[in-house]
Amino acid sequence: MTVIVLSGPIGAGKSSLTSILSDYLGTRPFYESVDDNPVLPLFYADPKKYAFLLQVYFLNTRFHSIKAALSEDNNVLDRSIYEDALFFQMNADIGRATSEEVDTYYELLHNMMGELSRMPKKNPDLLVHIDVSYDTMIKRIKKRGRPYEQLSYDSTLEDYYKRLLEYYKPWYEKYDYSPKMTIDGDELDFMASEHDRQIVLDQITAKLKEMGKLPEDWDKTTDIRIEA
Ligand SMILES: Nc1ncnc2c1ncn2[C@@H]1O[C@H](COP(=O)(O)OP(=O)(O)O)[C@@H](O)[C@H]1O
Ligand SMILES: Nc1nc2c(ncn2[C@H]2C[C@H](O)[C@@H](COP(=O)(O)O)O2)c(=O)[nH]1
Repeated sequence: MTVIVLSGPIGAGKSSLTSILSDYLGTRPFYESVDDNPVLPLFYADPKKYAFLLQVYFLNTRFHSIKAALSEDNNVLDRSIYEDALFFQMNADIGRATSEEVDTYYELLHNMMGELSRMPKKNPDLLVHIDVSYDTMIKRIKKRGRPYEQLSYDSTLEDYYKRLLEYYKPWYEKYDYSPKMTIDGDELDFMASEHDRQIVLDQITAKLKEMGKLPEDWDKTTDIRIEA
């Protein structure tokens, strides 16, 4: 039984890989609240006003998801609570949160992490990070087509996305809640290429086998077709 958390910048392919991986392993996926998130469009329209509210919204949903996932112990999560502070700190660093909001946020996060540390299963089994360049990130954001995420929507988004990417390297290096691995999201087109999809799945299953989370002879031969 495994809990796998995915991480990576906006448009890296987390939701897509969550779907592929949960199908492949026969586990339950948890997706981020995006299309049903009432605060997200408000945030993009007025980031300074809504950065704190959006973060509390995401933190709350991520807390619910990770608690359920750790209890069920058979899940894949498309971004998790472990990545939450990366976003908020980045927004706070560019002046989108007051010092009171920052203090309140970290106190809330600390309380939530404390609660997780008292659960029978405390941590995920594996973090799968999807690494992408700025160009790939923008290409995927365009392909997905959410209006408020497009560079044409707000001239400051280019800087916002570039800055966000810079926060990922130190975050990944510091992450120590579970074993971790990286997928090359620039090179491996796991949406359009079945060959690349199999490479990604092989890399993840090899890691799970190495960790003793899958039997050495585990082999899934199901044909997986995902709509891009
Ligand atoms: N490896 C990939 N190769 C090509 N297109 C991809 C890849 N991963 C995702 N996409 C496409 O990019 C867009 C964003 O993917 P998504 O899974 O929503 O990313 P995330 O959840 O990380 O924001 C979608 O249109 C998806 O079909
Ligand atoms: N300010 C924050 N924005 C966030 C956070 N998590 C996600 N998001 C935004 C980024 C995208 O516009 C959208 C969906 O993210 P994907 O990476 O799934 O495409 O939501 C956050 O914690 N803070």
